[in-house]
Amino acid sequence: MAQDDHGYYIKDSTIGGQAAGKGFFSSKDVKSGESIVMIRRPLMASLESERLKDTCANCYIWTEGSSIGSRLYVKEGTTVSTCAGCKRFRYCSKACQKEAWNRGHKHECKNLKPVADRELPKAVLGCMEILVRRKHGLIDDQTWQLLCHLDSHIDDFKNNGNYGGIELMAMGTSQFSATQETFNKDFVAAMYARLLSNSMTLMTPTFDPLGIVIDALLCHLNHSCDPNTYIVMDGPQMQLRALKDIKKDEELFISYIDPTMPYLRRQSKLQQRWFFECRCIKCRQGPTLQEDEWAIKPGALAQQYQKVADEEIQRNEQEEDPASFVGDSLDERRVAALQAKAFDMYEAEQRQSDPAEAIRIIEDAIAICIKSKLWPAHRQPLPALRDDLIINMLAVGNYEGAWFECAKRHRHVIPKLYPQMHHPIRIVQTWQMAMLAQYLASAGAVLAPGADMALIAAMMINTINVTSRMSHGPDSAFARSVQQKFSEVEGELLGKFGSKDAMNAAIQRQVKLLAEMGK
Ligand SMILES: C[S@@+](CC[C@H](N)C(=O)[O-])C[C@H]1O[C@@H](n2cnc3c(N)ncnc32)[C@H](O)[C@@H]1O
Repeated sequence: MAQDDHGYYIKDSTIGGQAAGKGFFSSKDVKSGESIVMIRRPLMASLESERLKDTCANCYIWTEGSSIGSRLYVKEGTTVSTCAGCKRFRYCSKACQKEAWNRGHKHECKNLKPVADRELPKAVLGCMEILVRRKHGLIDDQTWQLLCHLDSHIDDFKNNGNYGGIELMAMGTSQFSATQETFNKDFVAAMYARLLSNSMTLMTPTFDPLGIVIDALLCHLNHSCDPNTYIVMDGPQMQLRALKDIKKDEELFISYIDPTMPYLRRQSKLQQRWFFECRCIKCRQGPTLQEDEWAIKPGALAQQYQKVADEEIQRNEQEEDPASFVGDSLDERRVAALQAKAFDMYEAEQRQSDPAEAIRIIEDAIAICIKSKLWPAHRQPLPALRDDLIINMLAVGNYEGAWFECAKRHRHVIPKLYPQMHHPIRIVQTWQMAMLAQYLASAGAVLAPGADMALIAAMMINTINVTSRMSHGPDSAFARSVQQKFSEVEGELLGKFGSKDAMNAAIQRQVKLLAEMGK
């Protein structure tokens, strides 16, 4: 595609000296925190089965999120009602229902009616939507060509044994969408496979996963484990924003995965889901960076943990996890075994629907990381386990416990993993912490001598009041919520302290206390 005036252009990309298909390039210098591309609505987004029950299928407003106050950007009292025809999709307003109807639902609603009781995977529903809309002339030729240019990875799926499942799903997709006469079965299987290997996660502005999304343009962004951009969503709107300063003609990269994971784990995930060996600037340096640091040398592992590791090695005698490989010596194999165990437990707690049970597994996994003394606070899966511990503690109402974990994360993890002040994850985690502090203040909780939770909340909201405009965009629902909260909190504190100087001095006195709480 030729250079255009949109701030980006698409052309052939070379990563680590080798061709990587097409990529996205910046057509001008961009400052960190600026918006590069804004898409009002992606080509297709499809909600998880669980989220179909509580999320608008047009504007993706999630009405039931769990974390305290983190969804203030959703208007109070928002609910969703079911489509009377298909009884599957729900909408938050007549306007949303009408928009979805005209976008294509009118061509699939009656076909979905007979299978109203059947759970259909999000990729099947998404693929149906694409086929139905194309059949009825609701996807233009240029978008269709861009979409069809994306690799379907059919041969990779044949090699990994998953093609049979894809054919089966594609059969259902054809049948339920009544498009058999327009698209043959191989085409539908390829389209289904294309969705599996190119879709991104549909998310709330605070990065709660809702489903999958595919946009013919944004799906041409290549991956880097050290990305210079990220995508932030605001309902159906997707924005590509700069994480770093970018020079004209530089390639734009997002991260398809969590880039804070160790090298081999990143490689394994990218290989499994996207079928490529990552040659990004970080991966070209192998396991030598912060993500692969241990707090002690493998040989310094305490005897008690050598024993735990040896039991693990014996248990998995035939199949040591290649994504956890550290080295061939016995000391390194022990460390690798503990790492594999910690990741297995992380995956197990993520599958848990009971928060109390999830907390039990997480605490055991964190104990391995901390008591073995191997893990620095920023090495995965320790930060990911802590994130989940916070969510689950909030779910069972252990707000004080959640607070202390947030304080540790704030002190030891966020500055290391998300160094940019406007890093969207840093902003969202700070916002969640501020909302928790506000809640604890309203409950009169005393968490440390001299600690004033209302002032701590104010400090955090103040910090992100400017940076959230960079992370999410000044007009985003999220930045507007932060701004509104900031005005409320500032108004209250000014009333209490009489002047801005007195208020700021009081807030400053809390900084040290907050750091102490996160020790
Ligand atoms: C979603 S597509 C991105 C667009 C793709 N370049 C194209 O032209 O269709 C993902 C594919 O791009 C290539 N790719 C993306 N990031 C890469 C990276 N860091 N290293 C090597 N190949 C990469 C791989 O072939 C991968 O399967």
